[in-house]
Amino acid sequence: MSNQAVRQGETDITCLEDVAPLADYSLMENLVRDPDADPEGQDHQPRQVFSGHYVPVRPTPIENPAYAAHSPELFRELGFSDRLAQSPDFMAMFSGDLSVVPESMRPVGWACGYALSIYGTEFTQQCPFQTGNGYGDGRAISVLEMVNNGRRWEMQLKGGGRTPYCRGADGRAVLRSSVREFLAQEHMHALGVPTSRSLSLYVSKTETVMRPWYSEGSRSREPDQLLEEPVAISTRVAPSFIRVGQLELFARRARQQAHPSALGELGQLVTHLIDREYPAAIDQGLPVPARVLMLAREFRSRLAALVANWIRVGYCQGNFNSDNCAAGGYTLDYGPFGFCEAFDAYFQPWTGGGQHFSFFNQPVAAEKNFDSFCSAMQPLLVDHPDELEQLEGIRSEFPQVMGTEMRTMWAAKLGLDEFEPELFKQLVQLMMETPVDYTIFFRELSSIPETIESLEKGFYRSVHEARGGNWEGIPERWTQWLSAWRARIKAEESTGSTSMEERSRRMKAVNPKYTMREWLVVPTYQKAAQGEYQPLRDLQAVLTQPYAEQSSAVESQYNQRKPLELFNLGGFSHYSCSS
Ligand SMILES: Nc1ncnc2c1ncn2[C@@H]1O[C@H](COP(=O)(O)OP(=O)(O)OP(=O)(O)O)[C@@H](O)[C@H]1O
Ligand SMILES: [Mg+2]
Repeated sequence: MSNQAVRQGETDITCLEDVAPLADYSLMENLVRDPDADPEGQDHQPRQVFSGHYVPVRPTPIENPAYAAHSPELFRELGFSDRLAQSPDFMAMFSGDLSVVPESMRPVGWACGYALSIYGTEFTQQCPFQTGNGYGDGRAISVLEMVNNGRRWEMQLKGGGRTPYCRGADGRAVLRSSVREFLAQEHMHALGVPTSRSLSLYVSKTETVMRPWYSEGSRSREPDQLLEEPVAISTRVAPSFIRVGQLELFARRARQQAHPSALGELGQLVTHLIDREYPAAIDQGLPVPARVLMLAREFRSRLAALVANWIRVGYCQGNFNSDNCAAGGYTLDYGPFGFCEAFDAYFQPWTGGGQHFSFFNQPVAAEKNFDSFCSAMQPLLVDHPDELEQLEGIRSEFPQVMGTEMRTMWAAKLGLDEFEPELFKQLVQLMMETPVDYTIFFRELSSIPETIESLEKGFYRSVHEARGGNWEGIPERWTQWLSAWRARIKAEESTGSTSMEERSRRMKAVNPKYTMREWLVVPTYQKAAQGEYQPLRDLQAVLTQPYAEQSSAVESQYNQRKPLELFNLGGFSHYSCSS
């Protein structure tokens, strides 16, 4: 089937035989296989991997898979027919059974090692061998790279079974966490935030695992029971899954001269990263030092823009370690995340993450990851003092680049041409004190109201009062703030040409109406565990058009403040990462 035909939508890809011609295995040629690995991929015991970029691993299929959901949007982009999601061979492959693939495709996937830095500090303790050689994709297994319409995609099963990096764990993901990741990726994409994407979600009808989780109504911080949950495999898709932590692993080995090819392997990985994530921006023909500097600049721009986008849409990556920071500058690892509802600058839904990974501190966490990235580039520049100095300059300017992104983002969110620090400061204080529903507030503000009446839809007065606050004076302060904001808009209007309608339209394009509220997600995975997938698909449909007004039925069900009784509830307001 020609790519031309796919592009024009004349033909559909309806079975794996149609996918097979698009498969591309050049990764295997560009990168180095772990020389100790079993080429057949029967490599499921925790062990140290000393060198090479990837380990061939055969996924472990989940038992009796059932189709739960797929992403129609991504399927369309790939030229896949919706029917493919439920075709037996596709379903088998993406629930972990590679024995079904056509002959031209490889029945073995691959897993990669990576290192970890937390907030810029290098760690090896999380590795069972305390060396860092046993840490990496413990349950994520890539199964395919394909090129379609000139775009390249890597497909990775999450929960596909044990790999050498599994650290003794089961290599599985439960339905609950798979549903969350599945929904979040497509929601973020629809919000216009760079992200890994969701291809498909299959759940086992019979296989379960035990995970710590919250009992009904529990307000305890950590899970208070062991829950038996169905296992699932969601497949995520991105140009590559290279993380800052992965570059670090190879840089640490190069620094320590762990083996003779260590520096060479770092260079190969960087070349591969540029090829997969930055082909248009960086000419591979340039000498290594020039490429490294361009990469650092490009990644800096992407990372800063990404984090500004996160804050724009209320997203908090509660565990923004270097191993959860994609070197392509997109969002990765939807486990310890959440979307801010009642505004809190220190919002952090993951109980294992500290304030350093809280909502408004994400720009600083990004800076720490960027530092780790730059350290990982240094071994490639040891013989180039000028370039090393330039790299240091690129590194040290991260806060300025980030600051510019943030000011631009806040100005856009507030419908202003220019960022206004004083107005912003007052706003954050008021949003925090009230508190406001982050999404409802900015969406209502986007209609540029004359009074605060419509904004009140987003006020959590009962939360304010439950915290012992006095409501008196709050509405008046909002009225004052609103008039100061409107005055600013009027002032800009008098000098520019943007009409109120145009300004409102622009604001609605950056301030979504619908957000992924955890209390709306919980019932969807609970129902899915009983074999009822429609609520999940309904929520998916809503979250993949977050800027659209949608119907009044959708509005009354999904555009609501979080109910008071769900505050501080385990699994709703906070969660451990037991995924
Ligand atoms: N059930 C599991 N079996 C094996 N390894 C696991 C399991 N759960 C987590 N891990 C591994 O633990 C490490 C840290 O956990 P984290 O929650 O970041 O992983 P994850 O959600 O699997 O990751 P990601 O989305 O980043 O691939 C990862 O290297 C991951 O592969
Ligand atoms: Mg992770």
